[in-house]
Amino acid sequence: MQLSINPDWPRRGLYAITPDDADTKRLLARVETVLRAGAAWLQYRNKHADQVLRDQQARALQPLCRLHGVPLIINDDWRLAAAIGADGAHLGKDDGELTVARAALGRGALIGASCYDDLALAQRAVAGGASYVAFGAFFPSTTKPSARRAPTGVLRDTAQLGVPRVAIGGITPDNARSLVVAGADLVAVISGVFDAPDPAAATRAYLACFAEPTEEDRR
Ligand SMILES: Cc1ncc(COP(=O)(O)OP(=O)(O)O)c(N)n1
Ligand SMILES: Cc1nc(C(=O)O)sc1CCOP(=O)(O)O
Ligand SMILES: [Mg+2]
Repeated sequence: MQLSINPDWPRRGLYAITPDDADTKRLLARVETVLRAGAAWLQYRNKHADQVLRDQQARALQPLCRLHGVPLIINDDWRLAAAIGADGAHLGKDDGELTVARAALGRGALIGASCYDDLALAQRAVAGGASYVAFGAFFPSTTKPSARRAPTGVLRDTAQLGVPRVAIGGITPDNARSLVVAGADLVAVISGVFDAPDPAAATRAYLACFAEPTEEDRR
């Protein structure tokens, strides 16, 4: 089952993922800066919040994302995505069945699947209705030091999947270009954006990594 992504949403660029921030007002201000600077997609992820705060924060992000024309994707919890009418959900290996999430969220939802370094998992995810697949971690991540590592080659080997491929894990403006050249459609970033001294400038630096490849890149 191959599903098309809403044409209003870009298929390349920076996929910003929220940091764990219990202060909703501050979180919104931080996200607004990054959306204004040109992030393409936003994932709401908060591994420390309880269900009440997650619900509040996800709902608060919704109008901000709408204003900027950016899809809001909820991490871990497709039920929360359905409850608030978010644009999609991101599911890892412990986050439930993709087919169940797809049935609940509908054909138009942007549903992503973590595939780590596993091509077969990515093929199954696409067959099960994933709108995009995510590979990583490509570099050591301060946010998730335990993340399973993936080689850059997994991006070269998955060009035929037919859905956007997202790269994640320790991505900085200095190493993002290598992943884009290898085939990443989007780079998903937490600390490189939100812990940067100037998150807007960092966002623009990631976007610059999506310029057309030069002859030098191809060599
Ligand atoms: C875009 C993107 N890719 C991968 C992940 C990781 O998902 P998961 O393995 O479920 O780990 P947690 O994020 O839940 O810690 C992601 N969230 N987003
Ligand atoms: C949430 C997450 N998932 C990963 C994976 O490899 O699946 S790496 C990761 C952390 C991403 O944060 P940062 O950009 O700060 O490294
Ligand atoms: Mg998860």
